[in-house]
Amino acid sequence: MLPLQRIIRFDLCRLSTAACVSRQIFLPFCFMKKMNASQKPISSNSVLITAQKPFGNESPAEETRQSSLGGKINEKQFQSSNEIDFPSLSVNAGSSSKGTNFGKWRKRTGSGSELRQEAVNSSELEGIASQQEEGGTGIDLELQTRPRLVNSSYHEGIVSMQESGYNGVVDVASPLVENYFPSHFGKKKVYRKNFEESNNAVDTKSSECSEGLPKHERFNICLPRLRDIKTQEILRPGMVLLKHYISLRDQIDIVETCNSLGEGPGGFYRPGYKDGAKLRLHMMCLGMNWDPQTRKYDKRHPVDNCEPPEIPLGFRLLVQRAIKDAHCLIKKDSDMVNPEDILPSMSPNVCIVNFYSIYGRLGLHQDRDESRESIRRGLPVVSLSIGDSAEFLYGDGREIDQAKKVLLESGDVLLFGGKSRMVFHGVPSIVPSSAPEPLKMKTGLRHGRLNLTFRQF
Ligand SMILES: O=C(O)CCC(=O)C(=O)O
Ligand SMILES: [Fe+2]
Repeated sequence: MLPLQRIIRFDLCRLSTAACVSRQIFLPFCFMKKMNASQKPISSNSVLITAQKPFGNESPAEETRQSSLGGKINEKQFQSSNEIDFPSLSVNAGSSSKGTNFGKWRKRTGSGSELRQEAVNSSELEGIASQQEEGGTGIDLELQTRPRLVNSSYHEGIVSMQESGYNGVVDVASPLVENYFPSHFGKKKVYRKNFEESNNAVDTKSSECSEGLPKHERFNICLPRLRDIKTQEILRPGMVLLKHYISLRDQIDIVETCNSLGEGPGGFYRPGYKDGAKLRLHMMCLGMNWDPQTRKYDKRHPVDNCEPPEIPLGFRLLVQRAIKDAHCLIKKDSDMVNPEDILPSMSPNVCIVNFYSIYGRLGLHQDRDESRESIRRGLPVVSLSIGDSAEFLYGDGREIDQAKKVLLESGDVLLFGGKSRMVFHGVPSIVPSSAPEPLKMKTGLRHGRLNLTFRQF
């Protein structure tokens, strides 16, 4: 048994308390017909909605909702069609209603030429929801409200809504909100399509009335954002980069999960090499422990002698989804090949979590301490990047000037297996202040980069 040593625990996140406080999204209140006197709201006009959303699972069917007040919200109120992610709700951020129409919803019903809009009371929501259940896809509930929020965040599917007027009011136009909604309402894209179709139907009608007039092009007031453009690239045989692959919500979950595991037994520490030099990063292992000094995998943490935490199920599911998507890309690239031959599947039982400060780096190396069988089969290393971006070098040898460089940004997934399993790789630098603002605000993640590499030993 190794003697237990005192270690200084490393917190990934700087502002744990602040992060806890900001875990709830405060949106202006506008509905909740179920509220009654015994259900004490956060404020007179506020309510907390929670949506238990299993990490990595996008299925709206698996969500349950309840109010902060303890009472269950009628599931039907929020259950939208399968194509619409929870909840079918959007903040009207463009104009201020000056608070006079709190509690009003605009209902858009029907599709095609039947499209109409009308204001409805929150008490009519149930009726609307049942229309949705009957299969209508052209229904939108749009929250009419002042464009001000108190705070906003999303944690494990928990969303709370609260009227503005509290300390620290921010505008909905803040990046926090801009970034929040599109990410968490991802499936709304499908919904939007439906609504656009409805709009187009109206347009067709109006163009009947204005025959001969030039058709105008649609104009988006929002520019497409880089992180919404999910590009995928085969860097070399067996090496695939999935850009902007991990949603903001999942990035937040990963940071928070790593932070809480990292504080516990087998958590983050600053490892050293045989010669006594310290690595320029903090490290924690999940599943099995890897010791950079011995270059061996072991059951126990070299510092506190504890067993490493298990790899969370959500992490493993994300890795498996990424492998599948890499396979689709390989198949698209060449129909003739079996993607398994290029990038074999694997089921991770080891995850090395590195946290690089902005001065962190990792020299060119090969990952070759996994079992002989794993390496022989070319089982891939799957690497997730979160936080500040990193320059990532890869090549066939140790010569830095011959290595290729790629930028790994927050949310990117890199896979290298098959013929690229033994590729030399390293991180020469971290790009300061490049992490997404909402990620930092919601988690308090330190400046720097979190990297998780999954392997099957
Ligand atoms: O941080 C990275 O992107 C690479 C990490 C790595 O190569 C390793 O942990 O073996
Ligand atoms: Fe590595």
